[in-house]
Amino acid sequence: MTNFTGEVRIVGAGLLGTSIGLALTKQGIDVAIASKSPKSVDIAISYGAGRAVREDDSPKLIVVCVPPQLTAQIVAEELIAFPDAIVTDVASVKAGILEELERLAAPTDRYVGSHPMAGRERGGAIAGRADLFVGRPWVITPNSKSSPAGIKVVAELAQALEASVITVSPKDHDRAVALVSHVPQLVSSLLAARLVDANQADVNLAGQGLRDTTRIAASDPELWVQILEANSAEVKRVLESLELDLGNVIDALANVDSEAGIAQLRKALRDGNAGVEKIPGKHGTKHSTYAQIIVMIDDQPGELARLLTEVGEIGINLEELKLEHSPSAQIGLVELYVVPSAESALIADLQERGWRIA
Ligand SMILES: NC(=O)c1ccc[n+]([C@@H]2O[C@H](COP(=O)([O-])OP(=O)(O)OC[C@H]3O[C@@H](n4cnc5c(N)ncnc54)[C@H](O)[C@@H]3O)[C@@H](O)[C@H]2O)c1
Ligand SMILES: O=C(O)C(=O)C[C@]1(C(=O)O)C=C[C@@H](O)C=C1
Repeated sequence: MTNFTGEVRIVGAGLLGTSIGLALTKQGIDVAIASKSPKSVDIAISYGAGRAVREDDSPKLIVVCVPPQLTAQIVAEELIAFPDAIVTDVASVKAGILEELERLAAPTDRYVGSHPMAGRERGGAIAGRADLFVGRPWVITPNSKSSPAGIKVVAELAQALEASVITVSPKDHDRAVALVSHVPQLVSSLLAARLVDANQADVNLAGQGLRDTTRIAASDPELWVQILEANSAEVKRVLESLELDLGNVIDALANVDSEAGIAQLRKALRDGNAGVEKIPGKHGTKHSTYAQIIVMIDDQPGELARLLTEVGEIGINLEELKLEHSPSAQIGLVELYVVPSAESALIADLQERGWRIA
């Protein structure tokens, strides 16, 4: 939490705008929400994400949360309409928006681009969540004219939402997110697209692997076309490397009777192990730092709450929690993550209390 104060205006009452509004309102901050769609404003307000705009609004900070293609135009309009406000946006691409603002001769000293690396595969006010940004990176991309005061306010916004601030240039941002966000979206979509013509009976065999690798394939195509268009050169570069890797794996599969073929396959899988180890987990630590304990719970009301209460009674801090639900088995799998030194004590205590550990 920070000492963020002052009035905030949010433009765009979709997933991002509503989530930011919910988190700020919860902290007692005055949030006014504007959007093209009055219906989404109504939903956002009834969720508790803020209030309707007023004639005498005088925001300290404006957060533009509209689709990427509209972002520069709306940022420019807001800079003019509110000459004392700092304006930021949350669009998933940054360099092109700044270029457009410069073309429009907008007062970019009061503009500080940003991009929370948090989202969902569902858009709209209805998908908003107050905790969306907790523990996530929030990238701030100041331009050469951004005022230090503006950069500070945007950093305070991110901190108030419990995100961790990373500051980079708009160009470096676009290069990085091509690798860590835009290509992952395409790979997930392309993989899921393989299922379209598959037999339903084959798809019914899917385990957790397919679900893990295709969650974001459900994302909004209209939003992603705009993101990919705005970052096409960087995304193409990463995809070309991936194409080479795919070619090598295809060659290896054609040569599994040779040692070289097997070595090539092994290398691809080991490189994957090395890559996944580089992804930071909670508090910037590696996810493999935590021990995982899987508890099987009956699929009935109150079971999860009872388990968490008992973990609390045992006195061990949970670092992360995931829930897997098996539709056919009337059972839920709860993944508890704890520091390794607490693993055996927690397993023993839970078993003593009658919990089944997988
Ligand atoms: N979805 C994600 O996971 C995610 C994550 C990080 C950043 N972003 C970025 O956040 C921005 C918003 O994405 P979202 O997922 O919230 O989309 P969304 O579709 O849920 O919401 C967009 C909102 O903008 C409103 N809008 C459209 N045109 C407008 C206009 N001219 N004036 C005012 N409001 C207008 C729409 O009514 C809608 O409420 C995008 O730029 C996106 O790149 C998205
Ligand atoms: O987790 C998701 O569903 C996301 O959409 C998140 C994600 C990402 O790639 O991490 C996607 C695009 C946004 O620009 C930022 C975050």
